[in-house]
Amino acid sequence: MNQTVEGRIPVLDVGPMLEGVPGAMDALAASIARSCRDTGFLVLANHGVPQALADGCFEAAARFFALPEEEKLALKVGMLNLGFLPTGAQVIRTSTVNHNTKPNLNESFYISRDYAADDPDIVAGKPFIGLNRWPPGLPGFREATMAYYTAMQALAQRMLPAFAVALGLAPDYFAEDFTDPSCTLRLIRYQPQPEAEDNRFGFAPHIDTNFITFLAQSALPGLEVRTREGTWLRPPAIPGTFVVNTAEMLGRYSNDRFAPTPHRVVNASNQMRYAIPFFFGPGNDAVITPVPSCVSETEPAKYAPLRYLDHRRKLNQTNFAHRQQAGETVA
Ligand SMILES: O=C(O)CCC(=O)C(=O)O
Ligand SMILES: [Fe+2]
Repeated sequence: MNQTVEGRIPVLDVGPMLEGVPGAMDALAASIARSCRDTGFLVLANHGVPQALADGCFEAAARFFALPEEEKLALKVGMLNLGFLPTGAQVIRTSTVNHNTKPNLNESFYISRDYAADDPDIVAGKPFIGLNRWPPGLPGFREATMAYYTAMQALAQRMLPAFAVALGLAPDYFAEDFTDPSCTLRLIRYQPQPEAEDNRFGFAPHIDTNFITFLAQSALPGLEVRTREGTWLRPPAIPGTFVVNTAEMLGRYSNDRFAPTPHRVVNASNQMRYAIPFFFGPGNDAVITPVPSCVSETEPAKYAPLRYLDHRRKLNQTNFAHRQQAGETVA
């Protein structure tokens, strides 16, 4: 693997943009545009999210996965991807870069916006929203994970104008589609995989299906990014930064100018590896349509308008083995 990522996955200081320094937005947007056209990965420094929040979330993840298996299985995901997804339940079947045949060597816990049971949208049974499934025996778990979730949603919203400007659009172009964004915090524990095995991954090559993803730096390496030439790079592992990657919906909005980049995880260490990706996506009712600045007579729209809710429904049916096993009861 090529370890020199010089320039391919740049470290961007977002402090000046967040502080509103004149010219900072345009400079940042230019850097974002460059790396989104290349690797689709970048690293954010000076983002303003206290490291204690990421640390608290990592610690919460470690405490959750250390619970006895039956306590975790009591929170197993149901029709919605909220709660515990055990090892072996996910084979990424939609990847275009690898024929994935073996389940990922990871277990996950999914958290979304923390609705109250009497929220009108919950009461009305609105599709694709649901109640988080909290472990009863873990004091502070909900607080730590939601504190991280809330801070990450705020950061993602503040980054949105930079991605719009990077596409040659007005800073508020995406605002309406993201007024009620679809956010997911996924806690992941990767078991050690000290000996390589053919086609076996902690997380098989895949693209993310949301808009952009934020990854707090894990304590252990393992994440690898596939360049357009087909080599695998490791993003700079600078403590306190976020690795950000573009995902499928940004690819669609940008008519493939910012195409999502396949990535994978192999935890070759002899310890558990933890990750806490935060997935930022448009609202369920948003209709994703290639933006005007990326469509022209010579570059016609490659995608028909797509409602995010329909995209999520389709994914749900494709990727998750637990839903394909006939007869299984879902919570
Ligand atoms: O564990 C990581 O570093 C990456 C996880 C990831 O790619 C994902 O959850 O989509
Ligand atoms: Fe991913």
